[in-house]
Amino acid sequence: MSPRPHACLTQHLVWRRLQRGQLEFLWSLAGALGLVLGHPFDTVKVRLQTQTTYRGIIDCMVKTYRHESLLGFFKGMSFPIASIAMVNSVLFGVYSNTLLALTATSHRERRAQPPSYIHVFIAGCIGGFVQVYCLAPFDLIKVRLQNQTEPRARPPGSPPPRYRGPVHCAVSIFQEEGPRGLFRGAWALTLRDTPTMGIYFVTYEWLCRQSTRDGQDPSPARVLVAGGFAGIASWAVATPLDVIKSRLQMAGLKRGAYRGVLDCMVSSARQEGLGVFFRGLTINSARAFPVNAVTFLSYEYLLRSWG
Ligand SMILES: CN(C)C(=N)NCCC[C@H](N)C(=O)O
Repeated sequence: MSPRPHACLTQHLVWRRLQRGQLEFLWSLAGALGLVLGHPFDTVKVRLQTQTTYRGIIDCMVKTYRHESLLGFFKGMSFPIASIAMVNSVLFGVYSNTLLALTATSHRERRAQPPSYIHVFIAGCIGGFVQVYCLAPFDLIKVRLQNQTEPRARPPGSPPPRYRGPVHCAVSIFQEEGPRGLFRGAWALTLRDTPTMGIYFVTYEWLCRQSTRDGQDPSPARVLVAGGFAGIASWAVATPLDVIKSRLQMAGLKRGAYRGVLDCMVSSARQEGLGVFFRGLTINSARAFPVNAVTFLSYEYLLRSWG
């Protein structure tokens, strides 16, 4: 006897739901994996931007490895891993919904009726602006932990690191610097991410459209390349404010180090020259390609699987 039609439909829906669940899980895993692989580069970048003891990328890598072993490169990684899904859902969700409000087209319809670049830019800027307030505390904790250069196995008698882990770091900042302390550097982060997320999405859209016939979805290889270059282009523009943001986040430890974004820019440039604004650019670009290639692949395939 053939199964009843509604039973078939239910089975089909359950099966689709399971497939989607698997897909979502796989892509979150891919995003987290991208972040894990990119984290050592991020640690070197943050240290180059905030500490003056390193002569360059290689010097920083060698010193970190000798003093802290491979584990030193992975300091501060747990909160970014735990928060990446939330931060990306806010960024891509606000971006996609703003585009929907501006163009009245869904993701699927957008291939046939591509939105204008100005709409993509505005939606990207709004997405970037909103995600800052989810990202700021996690980013602050990451930067503080990445800058702790004490080795895990400390010689007896040497002082312990200031923070014992991410939760201890969050609690200490809250107690010592107040609730607003958790948002230290958020203004620089807003200035960094609002325009650069516009650039991020415009670069991605432009590269996809250059390499795909009108009305067609870009192939996975094209999504990876466009996502990777969107990451590099946006980080190239974001680097000067990224340096300032990281320095302001660390400045909470030495009270009164800077009076604000402008003061940090002026005193950094006076003491270290204009090159200071490009610290970490090379290593960050190497990191940005794989991380953002995977991010856009997840975004495209999740949206397509949701139909
Ligand atoms: C220039 N900026 C700030 C960005 N393009 N941000 C979006 C990419 C974020 C990604 N998790 C990454 O860490 O590269």
